[in-house]
Amino acid sequence: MQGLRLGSAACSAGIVQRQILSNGGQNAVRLGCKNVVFGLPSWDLGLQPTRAVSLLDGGSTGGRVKARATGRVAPAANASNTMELITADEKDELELLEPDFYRIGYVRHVRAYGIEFREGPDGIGVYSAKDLPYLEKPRVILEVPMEIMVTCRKDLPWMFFPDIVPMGHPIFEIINSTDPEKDWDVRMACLLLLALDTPDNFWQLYGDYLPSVDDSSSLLLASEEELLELQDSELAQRIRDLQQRAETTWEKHWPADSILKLKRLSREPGRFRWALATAMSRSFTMPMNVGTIVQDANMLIPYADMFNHSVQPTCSYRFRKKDRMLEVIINAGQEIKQGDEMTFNYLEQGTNTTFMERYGFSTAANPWDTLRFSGNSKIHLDSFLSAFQIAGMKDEYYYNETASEEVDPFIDGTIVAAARTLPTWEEKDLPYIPSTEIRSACELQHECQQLLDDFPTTLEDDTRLLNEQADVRSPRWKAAIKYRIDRKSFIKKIIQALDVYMERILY
Ligand SMILES: C[S@@+](CC[C@H](N)C(=O)[O-])C[C@H]1O[C@@H](n2cnc3c(N)ncnc32)[C@H](O)[C@@H]1O
Repeated sequence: MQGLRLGSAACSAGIVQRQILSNGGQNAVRLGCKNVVFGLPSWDLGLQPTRAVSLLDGGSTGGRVKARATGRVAPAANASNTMELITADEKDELELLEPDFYRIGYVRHVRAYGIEFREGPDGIGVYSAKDLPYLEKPRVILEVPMEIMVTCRKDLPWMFFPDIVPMGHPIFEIINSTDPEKDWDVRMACLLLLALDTPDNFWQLYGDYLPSVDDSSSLLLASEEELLELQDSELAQRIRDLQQRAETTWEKHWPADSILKLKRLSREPGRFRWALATAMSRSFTMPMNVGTIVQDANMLIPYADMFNHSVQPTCSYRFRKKDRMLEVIINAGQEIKQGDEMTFNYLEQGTNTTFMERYGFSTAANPWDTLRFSGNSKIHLDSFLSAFQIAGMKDEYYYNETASEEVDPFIDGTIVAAARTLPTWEEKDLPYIPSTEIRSACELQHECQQLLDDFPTTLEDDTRLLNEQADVRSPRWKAAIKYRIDRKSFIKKIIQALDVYMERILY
């Protein structure tokens, strides 16, 4: 079978392109299904930026250190086999980060091969510095030593690697009071604040490259006005609850009479909220080996936290036991072009609502998006799938290209999402009746139209608004408008898909 992967055609940066995936002799257009991960542990990543203007106290209102167009990045001496040096291509539009960004990592044994960090449409991202021919094997592109991470064991007893918590420091009391099940982000926020405050800690330097409150898309930092722009009352309420939790946590643990070494970590609630937003959107969760012990840990990992998300990621990561390194690899089975964005899949099967809640972004044509239908209408699953030549199991749908002459451009992640989310029925012994199918499809279309009509603005209004105001609005506002655009586009495409289904239905 021949085919290609689909699903991220509408990836936010528009940089990840369709790529031919060789799949054990079988090729197929894969539609936002699980990645080929080569037996690596799957991880969920939380990464989100905000630069602390003053790393020593509460203020963090300024912008993060801006990228500067540079020539060759000059790391420390004898650079053989080290951070790959990158030439800024004059044709490149995205600005390279300044040399210090590389230098501070290089001296701490961070090694990057053939990649560069640039300011792109989704903040800083990681891009290939060169063409790579079709990869038969995964290829290491980044190594980050554990010594510069901030990690916390996921379960009791709390353990930190490296252990940056001094004996008797009051931050330990806060960490110790957290719920092991629910509060991993509070623990990571506390450790981040401590790392930013600890002399000689790497994060005192790296903190300059985290997004500030002004640069962050995290909805934890959103105003009420920005939350209303979501046009999703449930999501807005969940964010309000998270904001309230941040406020309550700060009030409880940072009383007015708290001692200076605690007080200066977060002089005002906004600082804690920022740390929480940063922890939520930049943390990794994965098994980590320390000595003979394997344990799940939450981790903040500099440099690796600069990879943006794609549902069709180019890269994966794992913790390398022998030298305690985070290793990022380009997945095999791809051809990489210079300038291609290197991405992770932050959350397998994440809906746009989930991404918004944790990271503050949504993606168009997300194959895992869902719609809630309330009527009784259902269409026949196999019939719908065959109309679009989709094969495989629900979690692994792929577009079966061989069934047609060429790739159907209409088929993207939304169609797969539609196949997963539309109410369907299947009974092996019961054939569908085309006229019943058509009636059900029309009813489902009607329900979709009602959902669209319930929004206070149209897709066209939103697109115009975003185009007109993007330059003067906050990242949260833009993310909120983009979210409702993605939502409405999804619903519209389902209506179209049902039209196509009715046209293609077999009599
Ligand atoms: C782990 S950070 C990645 C690095 C980040 N771009 C930066 O500038 O620091 C995650 C944040 O990057 C942005 N991001 C990542 N993937 C994205 C995507 N596919 N679309 C839009 N924004 C994305 C969001 O702001 C998210 O909270």
